[in-house]
Amino acid sequence: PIPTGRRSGGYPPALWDFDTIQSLNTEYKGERHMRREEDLIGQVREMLVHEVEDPTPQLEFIDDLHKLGISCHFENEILQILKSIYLNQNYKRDLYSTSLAFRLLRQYGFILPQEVFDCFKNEEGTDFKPSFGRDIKGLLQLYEASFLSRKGEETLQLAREFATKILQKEVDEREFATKMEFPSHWTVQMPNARPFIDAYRRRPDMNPVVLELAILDTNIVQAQFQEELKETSRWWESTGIVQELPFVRDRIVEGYFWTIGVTQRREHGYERIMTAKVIALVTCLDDIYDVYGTIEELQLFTSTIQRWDLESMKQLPTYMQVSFLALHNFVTEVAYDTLKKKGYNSTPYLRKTWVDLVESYIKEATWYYNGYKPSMQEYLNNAWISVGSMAILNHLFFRFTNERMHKYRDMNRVSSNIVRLADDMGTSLAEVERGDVPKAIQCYMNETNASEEEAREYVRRVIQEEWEKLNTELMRDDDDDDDFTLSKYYCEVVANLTRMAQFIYQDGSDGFGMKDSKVNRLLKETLIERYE
Ligand SMILES: CC1(C)[C@@H]2CC[C@@]1(C)NC2
Ligand SMILES: [Mg+2]
Ligand SMILES: [Mg+2]
Ligand SMILES: [Mg+2]
Repeated sequence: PIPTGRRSGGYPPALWDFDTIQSLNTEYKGERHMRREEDLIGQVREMLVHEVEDPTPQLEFIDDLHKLGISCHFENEILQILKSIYLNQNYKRDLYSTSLAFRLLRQYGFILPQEVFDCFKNEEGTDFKPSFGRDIKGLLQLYEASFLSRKGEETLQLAREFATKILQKEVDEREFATKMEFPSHWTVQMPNARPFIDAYRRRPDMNPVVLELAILDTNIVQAQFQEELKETSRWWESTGIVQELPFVRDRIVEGYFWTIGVTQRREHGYERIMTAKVIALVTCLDDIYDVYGTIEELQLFTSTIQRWDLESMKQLPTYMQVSFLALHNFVTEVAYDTLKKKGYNSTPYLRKTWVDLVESYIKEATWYYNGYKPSMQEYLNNAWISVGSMAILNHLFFRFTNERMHKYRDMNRVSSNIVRLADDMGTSLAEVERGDVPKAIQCYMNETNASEEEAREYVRRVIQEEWEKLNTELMRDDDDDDDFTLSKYYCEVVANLTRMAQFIYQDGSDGFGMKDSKVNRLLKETLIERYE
């Protein structure tokens, strides 16, 4: 189908206009709140480090602090506790405690071997003993622990199958809970904190000091996020993109929301604002290539960006001049800040990131223009770039590490595969309906004659396999390569970007779409509304 004339993405206007964003306010900036928070942190720290012979309650406490969104205040204490459990191997040997210890230790970088589960298997080692099928509490933790598997860890594969089979039967028979819980290893921390606080406050074992700290902290951190969102919104307004390119998605709040899951450490405000700008520019370019540009204009635009020179701009229509100049200014600004902070010039790498992105866009636009239907693999070989996650990761890379980039090549690609697949699971029906290159689900259906549900099932399986590759990369520690160190902050960001994509596109919601989805409700709770 050759697009004739201009199309529009049919995107609804922004939910929050500039003045609404700038008027956001909260009382939680006051000094007295900070003092109260420090006092509560001190009390909770006492509880946490209190020596106990059985570490299981400590592990459960650490898990709660993480899900409440306040573990960042106790990072050193948590690492000390987990290190001591790792060295002393003094966790209890029941299925529940072993699974809980296994998951938390691996999540914090203490790689417990999968053999710790051998004592729960039958003599031949071919499966878990059926008797453990009655220990639902232990099975739930075993299910969670199985998502920390690396490539080739068969026992963990067995654990996932064993636990899933029995738990699924429980769900079907007893109709309790909804579908299988989303594994906590795939769950992003910050955007999920408030729902967890809601659940925690109703628990019989709820600790009132911990609850007060969690509520105060979520309100205090919201005040910080609001200031960062206002700065991002002033930048977005100053680019004039919304005026000059009315067909582009005006979603600066949603774009900023992504960043509180990706770069969640309180001190990384600059990185959140920078990432929100990357997301806004990626989305703007995506709409130019997907919706508005004619193929001739897109070819001109692509070559201007490849040359990255302001001279060749005059050949472009105005809307493309505006977006190129906004992009050029942004890259210059970030490169300048990084030069000042880290002492080296990242410009060539950042430029290449944007060139790679638009080259992946022009490829999709050409496929669409020619009505070409790529195979799943051919599509994905291009679409891990066109989803835009590499634009985010490459800008953050220079903020968090001095390492050589090639060490992260594999984890970057695996993370981007998952971001792309999650994005397509959420948005491709609307995109294909509006007119766009066939996405992962459609490619698989074209290639195999599968139904849409079978294609979705296949994509879910690929995401699971990709996570195993991601775990393998994140837990790598090449002993023979002495200068092999991975940047902890950068690895966190790669894992959290992956989790945030699965969060935004969960239940097939279309992320940026303005449906009153669970995601938009959580966005309002986390960024806009005070927590009572
Ligand atoms: C990279 C992004 C976060 C940006 C918004 C959604 C996403 C996945 N595609 C563009
Ligand atoms: Mg698009
Ligand atoms: Mg696109
Ligand atoms: Mg999409």
